[in-house]
Amino acid sequence: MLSCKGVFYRYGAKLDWVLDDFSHAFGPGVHLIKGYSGCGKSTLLRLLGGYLTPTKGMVEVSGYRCPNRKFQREALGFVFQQLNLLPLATVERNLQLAGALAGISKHKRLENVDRYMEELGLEGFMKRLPGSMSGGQQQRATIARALIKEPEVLLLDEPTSGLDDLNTEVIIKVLERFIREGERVAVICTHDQRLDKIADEILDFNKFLPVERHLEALV
Ligand SMILES: Nc1ncnc2c1ncn2[C@@H]1O[C@H](COP(=O)(O)OP(=O)(O)OP(=O)(O)O)[C@@H](O)[C@H]1O
Repeated sequence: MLSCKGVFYRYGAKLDWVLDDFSHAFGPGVHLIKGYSGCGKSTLLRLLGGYLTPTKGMVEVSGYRCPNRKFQREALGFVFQQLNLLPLATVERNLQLAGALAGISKHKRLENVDRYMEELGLEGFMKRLPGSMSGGQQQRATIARALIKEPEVLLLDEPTSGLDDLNTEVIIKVLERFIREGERVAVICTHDQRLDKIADEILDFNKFLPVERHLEALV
């Protein structure tokens, strides 16, 4: 459904390759990307989401070459490490806007806001501004926002880092149900072993690194 074909990526012509001829197919299910800090996990996620364009090679989603704006708008949910909730909008408004941008009908938006706020244990937080919520609550709200459009592909960057077991368990349950109910794809960059139990695949990203970057990682 989502695949990388011979992808090379570097951030500048004089910089080292972050990805060097990376090929992989991500089918329905949960894929965890693991590897040392700086090995390129977030870069891979941005390439999969079409927020970066491969220097060489290509990323495809359901047969379409990325980046593809329609796919990003309608079928992609992305949770960045920096949560990026709009600070001056209530949580409910943040979710509504995400649904409206994806072209979801008003009726479905209302239904989904209720559903995902409840699933993530945030029923009482609809009218709150993100800044008035704890880190764990904001993290759950960001995931609710990504789910509102019920995307085919969900990309999450460290969705549970720094969270206690209770917050993490809520997120794991919701993600697992969401992915399994619709033959969807989730690619999750994480160091968190608590997510291993819902993984269909754990990809050790270190092994795809160019040799010189392996050496860099050791020093
Ligand atoms: N905007 C950028 N410009 C130049 N280099 C960058 C940029 N973003 C990342 N890099 C470099 O690319 C490499 C991969 O970074 P990336 O953020 O993908 O790693 P990561 O595995 O996600 O790390 P972490 O686990 O710490 O989040 C690193 O060497 C990083 O310094």
